[in-house]
Amino acid sequence: MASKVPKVRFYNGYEIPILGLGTWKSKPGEVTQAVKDAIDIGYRHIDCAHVYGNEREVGEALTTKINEGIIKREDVFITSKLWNTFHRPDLVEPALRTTLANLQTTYLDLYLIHWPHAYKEDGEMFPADENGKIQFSDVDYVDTWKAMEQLVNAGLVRSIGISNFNAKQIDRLLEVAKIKPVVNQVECHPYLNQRRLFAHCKARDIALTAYSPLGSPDRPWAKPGDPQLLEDARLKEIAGKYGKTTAQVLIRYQIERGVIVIPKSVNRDRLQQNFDVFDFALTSDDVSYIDTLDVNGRLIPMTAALGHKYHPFENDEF
Ligand SMILES: NC(=O)C1=CN([C@@H]2O[C@H](COP(=O)(O)OP(=O)(O)OC[C@H]3O[C@@H](n4cnc5c(N)ncnc54)[C@H](OP(=O)(O)O)[C@@H]3O)[C@@H](O)[C@H]2O)C=CC1
Ligand SMILES: O=C1CO[C@H](CO)[C@@H](O)[C@@H]1O
Repeated sequence: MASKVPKVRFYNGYEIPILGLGTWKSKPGEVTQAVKDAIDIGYRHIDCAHVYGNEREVGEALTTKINEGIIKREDVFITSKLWNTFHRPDLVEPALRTTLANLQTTYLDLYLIHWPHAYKEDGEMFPADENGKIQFSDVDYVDTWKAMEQLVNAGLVRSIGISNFNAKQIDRLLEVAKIKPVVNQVECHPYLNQRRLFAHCKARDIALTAYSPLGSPDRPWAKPGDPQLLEDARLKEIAGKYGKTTAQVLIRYQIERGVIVIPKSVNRDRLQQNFDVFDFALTSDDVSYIDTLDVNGRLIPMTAALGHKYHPFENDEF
C-alpha cells in the first residue's frame, strides 16, 4: 500500500518521508515495541543516533518487521548520527559500522554529524574531567566531513548531512564539500521557528529537519515552570478549531512549511495521533499567526559545550 506521507526530495534525488519517528529518550525496553507500532501505523522514517543508546533495540524492531514481510529494508528511511567523540577522521567509519551492526542493516539512508563540536575521542560518550567538565577535542568538522564523504563513496550511506550547524558553519563546510549535505537537523517549533536558518538552508538546497517539534517535554533538564509548548493556550485554541490536538497542529505546522518533522513517542495512541495529520490543513492565516510565536526559545542549548570554538549557538545569531 502506498504511504500517505509526502516525501521531501533532496538535491541528490533521494527522498525522505516528511514525517518520521524520533527515538531520543525512548528506553531500550520500550523502543522496540514503539518502532514496531510505528511501522504498523505507517511510519517509514526512523530518526536514530548512537548516543541514544538504543539502536540495537530499534534494529530488532526493524528486523522483525522485515522478517514478518510488513516492510522491506528499502521501504524505510533510516537516519543515524555520528557522536561527538568520533569526529577524528579515522574514527568515522568504525563508528558508522557500529551503528550499522546495531541497526542490523548494511546501509543508512542518511548519516549526520550530530554536532559541529567534538569531544575527547575514544572513551566515554561524555568524557568529563574531575570537576565534571566535558573534555573537548579540537577536530575540525570540515575534516570530519571529508571522512563522511568517503562513506558515500563506499556505498555505506546514501546521503550525508549535518545537525545543529549554524549558518556560518554551513557555509564554511560548503567551501570544501565535494558532496554537499542534504539536510540540517535542528531544534524547531513555534518558540524557535528557525526562519532565518531555514531560508539560509533553502537557498543552498539543504532541507531542514525539525527536532523537538513538540517542545521536548521529557528532556532531562526540563524544570517546573519552564514554558510548555503543548500547553500553550494560543495553540490549543487553534487546534480546537480543527478538532485536532496541539501536538497535531505542531506537526502539521512543520509539514506545511516543507520542514521534515520527527516527533518522538513510545505510546501507541500518541504515535497514531502524531501520524493523523494528513486529513486537515492549517489556513495560511493560522500559519502566519503561529509564525509570530517565536521568542528564540531554545530548549536544547548544549550548555555542556559552552566555550568550545565550534559551539553552534554561542556566538552567532542563527
Ligand atoms: N539532532 C539532535 O541534536 C536532536 C535530535 N532529536 C531528535 O528529534 C526527536 C524528537 O525530539 P524530542 O526532543 O524527543 O521531543 P518531542 O518534541 O518529539 O517530544 C517528545 C515528548 O512528547 C511526548 N509526546 C509525543 N506525542 C505526544 C502527543 N501527541 N501528545 C502529548 N505528548 C506527546 C512524548 O511522550 P511519550 O513518548 O510518552 O508519548 C515525549 O515526552 C528525538 O527523539 C530525536 O530523534 C532531538 C533532540 C536533539
Ligand atoms: O540528539 C540529542 C539528544 O541527546 C543528546 C545527548 O544528551 C543531545 O546532545 C543531542 O542533541
